Amino acid sequence: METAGREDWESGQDWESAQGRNTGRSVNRSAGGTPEAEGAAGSAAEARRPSVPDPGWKIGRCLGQGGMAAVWLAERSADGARFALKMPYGAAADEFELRRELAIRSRVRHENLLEVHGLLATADGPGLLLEYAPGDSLARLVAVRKTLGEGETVTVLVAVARALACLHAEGSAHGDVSPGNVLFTANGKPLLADFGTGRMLGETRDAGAGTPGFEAPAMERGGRAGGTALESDVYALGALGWFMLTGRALMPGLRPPLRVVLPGLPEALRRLLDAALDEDPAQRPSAETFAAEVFRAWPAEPIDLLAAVHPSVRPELRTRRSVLAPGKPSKQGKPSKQGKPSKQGKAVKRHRHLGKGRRSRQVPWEDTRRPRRRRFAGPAVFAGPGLSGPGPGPLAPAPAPGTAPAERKRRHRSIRRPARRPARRPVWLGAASVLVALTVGLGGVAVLAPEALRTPGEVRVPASSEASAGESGSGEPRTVDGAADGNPAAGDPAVNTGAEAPAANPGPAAESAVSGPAETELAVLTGEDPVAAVRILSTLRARAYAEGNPGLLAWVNQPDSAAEAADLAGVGRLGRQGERLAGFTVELVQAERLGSLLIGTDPGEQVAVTTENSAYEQVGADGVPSAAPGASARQELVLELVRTEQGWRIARVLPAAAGLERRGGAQR
Ligand SMILES: Nc1ncnc2c1ncn2[C@@H]1O[C@H](COP(=O)(O)OP(=O)(O)OP(=O)(O)O)[C@@H](O)[C@H]1O
Repeated sequence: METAGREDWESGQDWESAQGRNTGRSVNRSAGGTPEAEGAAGSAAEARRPSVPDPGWKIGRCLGQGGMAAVWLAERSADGARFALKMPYGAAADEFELRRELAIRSRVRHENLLEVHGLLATADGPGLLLEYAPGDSLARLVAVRKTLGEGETVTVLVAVARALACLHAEGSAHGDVSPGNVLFTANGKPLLADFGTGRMLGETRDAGAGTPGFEAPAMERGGRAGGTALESDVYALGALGWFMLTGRALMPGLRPPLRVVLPGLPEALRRLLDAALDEDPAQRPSAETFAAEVFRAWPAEPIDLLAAVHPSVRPELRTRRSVLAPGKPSKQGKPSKQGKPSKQGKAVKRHRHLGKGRRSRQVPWEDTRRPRRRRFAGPAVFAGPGLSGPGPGPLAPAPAPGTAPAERKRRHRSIRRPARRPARRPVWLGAASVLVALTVGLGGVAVLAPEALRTPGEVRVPASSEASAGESGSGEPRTVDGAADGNPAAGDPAVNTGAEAPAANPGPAAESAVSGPAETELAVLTGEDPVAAVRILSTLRARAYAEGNPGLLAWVNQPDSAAEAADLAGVGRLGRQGERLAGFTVELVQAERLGSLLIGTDPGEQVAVTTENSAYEQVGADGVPSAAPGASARQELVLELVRTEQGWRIARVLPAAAGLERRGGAQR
């Protein structure tokens, strides 16, 4: 198999070209990229961002392109829920296909079948609204990782076989079980997708509707030859196993013995794959039997998706291990450690060690343990909506976009590790610890400036200009002089430049007493470097809290963003109460650019940060403390920045998993 090169995430160059080669069908590229897979060249070129007349929807990046359709990220503005919007290349001609896919899928539900939500009207005809699978496809994963280990292979095979068993029980076959059609959730749960080639039993099945290398021989010869569509699906399962373990799709008519190709493969797994790939369809097990036997044959392990997903997805992953540091390409031509086929002897030894009946009863994507939480006493100055928080109430951050209630619940649980794991793989532990770390991160950032925000009641979230005017015009006491809190910048004429605040979000320019960014700070904000900008944004934000001054936020947050809403709620309340967080500063301990992404339709950057906020006192205008003092705290977050005409601004704040993962990885 050819090696996938370093992806250029922005242009999509080389993005999933290897997927096309692997599967013979799918292409996957970012919006604006160049289609590279031969099979889809003509159709892929037609893909363009769909225009949705309903203003309640936003279309984001291109998630991938197949032979028939391009798939786009779609966000429902009302609740931030994310979906995948599948747009066939010839929309009108394929509407029938979409409706059929919808009809088939609405009959069957299974945790390992990708949800189909309905149709969405676009200017180019209807698109199919699908469950969004942030973990991308198995084709992509193998293209990057080269091969998967036995435990991960088992995870995928069990999931796909269970999904097929469910479909088969309902009288449907899939018809195109292939790596491009196996997608992953953020916690590594495999989802069988793409029912475009599925057929109700009894319908005539097109020969060649599947993917080369995954079609049963009978289908490749263009006839049924005694094999049913269900048996062909089972053959594809075997081919999928072969593909994951060897990194290559089967060549039609050429299947060297697995014993020779993978001498170290556990015997039980080898027998099962051979059975599924049997030339005689009658000898193949049912999908249900296959799932049960594979599950018994070898312990399932969580899928390590880190190296294969889009950078914007990395912070969401919950089964990440240090296969690669974020942002690093895979070493070309070098199989990853996890992906290495086990050596003969070692595998046998491990197998014996596991013993009968000592295997996991849990699939790795199931989270069953309660979370460990860490309390952050101080104001989480970067926290904001976009994070799932534990507590209800007006000040709890909004749920993460795109997370259904069940999904949100799972964020606060850990995944159970298998009862036994192969001794040579400490990765499962790694995955579990990352998960705990992420849970901690979520718990931490969920607490938004608790001291400042303790007053109950409805919080109105004004635009920042409105906030400034409103506060000053209200006659309520308001602190604008930051000198008392030890912040040298606040109230200092040297930094009170009177700089023009952004026109779109005017901020405090009209109020001469309110300190804005210094000229040097403005230069950084309007410069090229998002990491340098984060330092300034962090300082300005801390000053907004320290001064109880919402006007300062005009330089910090993207107008109308989730980040702005959260800050205005916090700082706005302080301002209304005539209070501030005296002595509150934020030190940026570390900042690292993760990569580019589209935020809505605007280009943006992700930056992982570690911040340390100081201890502080919540005080009124008279300087008298109005609440218990806040303690210092450290946070690890990922900031999404957009580059507006006025400079870099924060659009969204995400949990800090990326930073935690890197730290953990360095220790391993
Ligand atoms: N629900 C989804 N969430 C995230 N990415 C997706 C989703 N559906 C599809 N994709 C991405 O888009 C690619 C193409 O999608 P899909 O395979 O459905 O298109 P297709 O044209 O029907 O494919 P095929 O060539 O198999 O007929 C996938 O390989 C995957 O990378």
